[in-house]
Amino acid sequence: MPALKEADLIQIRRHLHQIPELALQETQTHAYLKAVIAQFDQTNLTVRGIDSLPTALLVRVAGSDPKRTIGYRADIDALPVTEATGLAFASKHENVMHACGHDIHMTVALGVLSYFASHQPKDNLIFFFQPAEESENGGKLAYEAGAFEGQWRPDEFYGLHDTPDLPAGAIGCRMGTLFAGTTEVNVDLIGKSGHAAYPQNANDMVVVAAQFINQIQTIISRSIDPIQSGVITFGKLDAGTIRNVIAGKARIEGTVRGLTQTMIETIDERIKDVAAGIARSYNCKVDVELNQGGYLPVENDPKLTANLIQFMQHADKVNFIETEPAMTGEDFGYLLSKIHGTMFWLGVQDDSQLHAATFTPREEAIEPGIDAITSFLNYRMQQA
Ligand SMILES: CC(=O)N[C@@H](CCC[C@H](N)C(=O)O)C(=O)O
Repeated sequence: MPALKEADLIQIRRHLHQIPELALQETQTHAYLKAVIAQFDQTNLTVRGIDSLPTALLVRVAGSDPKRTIGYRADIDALPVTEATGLAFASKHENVMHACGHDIHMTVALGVLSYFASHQPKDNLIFFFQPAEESENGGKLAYEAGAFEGQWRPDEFYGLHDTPDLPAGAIGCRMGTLFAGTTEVNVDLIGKSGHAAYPQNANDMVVVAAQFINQIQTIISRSIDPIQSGVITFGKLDAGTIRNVIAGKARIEGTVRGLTQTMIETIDERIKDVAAGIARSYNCKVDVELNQGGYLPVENDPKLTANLIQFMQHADKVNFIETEPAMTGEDFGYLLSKIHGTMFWLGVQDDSQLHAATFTPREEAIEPGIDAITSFLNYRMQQA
């Protein structure tokens, strides 16, 4: 089969958009990716999975005269968001949505792979369709499972993330840190339930949760250098059962962001301090679980990134935009801590933000994205 055409790519993207799956549950997505790849010319392809990570997919394209092995990663999981785009091809999976554009990431990767399946590359290529980017550290799990050993080890690794903040098809990148590192935070507050009319006999965890959340926000404003900055967001709060029963338990789930590992560790330590203070002040139990997993800051390799930027800036058809660091996280940060490489943005221009129920990336971004990456890889393979 020749390289995928625009109509095929749109159809693929729309199909993927309809079958979003949460981290480590991407079975339909995995089967569909495999089926699409099975239609490509198989002459130089080897396809394999990872036993301990069954929804992962790796494809190796053997080069004609390899000097190196180049990795390209696309993440495949979705988010627990109820889609509100009104699209004809909206998610068919209740309360799950490709609200971070991983359907676009997969489609772009398939486009690049289909090109190299029918135009043998000079260097070897490894395509990694990675489960569990949004949570559960799929990149780290794959690395620790030995996915990148022997002939499957890239010498350098590339990956993109889409962004609604850049024009459709534009490539954005920067030297140094592209994305923040993150820590997932779970807090269990344990007090005593009781009748709404008798607070003196209970220990109300709704009130304590409110105090905890407000005090935590002073960490960013009072404990860290404002020039460096960080973010703490609590996206989930569960407490209570009915209006007239005092809640004896509350659970808060959130995420910490910082552009350096030191910043993340500083914020994490302060969260523990505030939790200890809250426990003492309100005579309750506060259990804090902090888990960074694989969400290290995304540090772009100086040489490889300068090379990519230089190419993108001068390539005829690429609209390149130099970007600022972002507080989004990515477990590609973990892979880049093991294998040098570069992460960059693909603009998909939309008024809605990543993770919004109305996020509608522009499909016009797909073809320029594939062209930019394919041309860059061809250029890279000509270099010594
Ligand atoms: C690009 C993007 O949106 N990535 C996610 C990564 C989540 C990391 C981790 N599970 C956390 O919540 O801290 C993001 O939310 O930035």
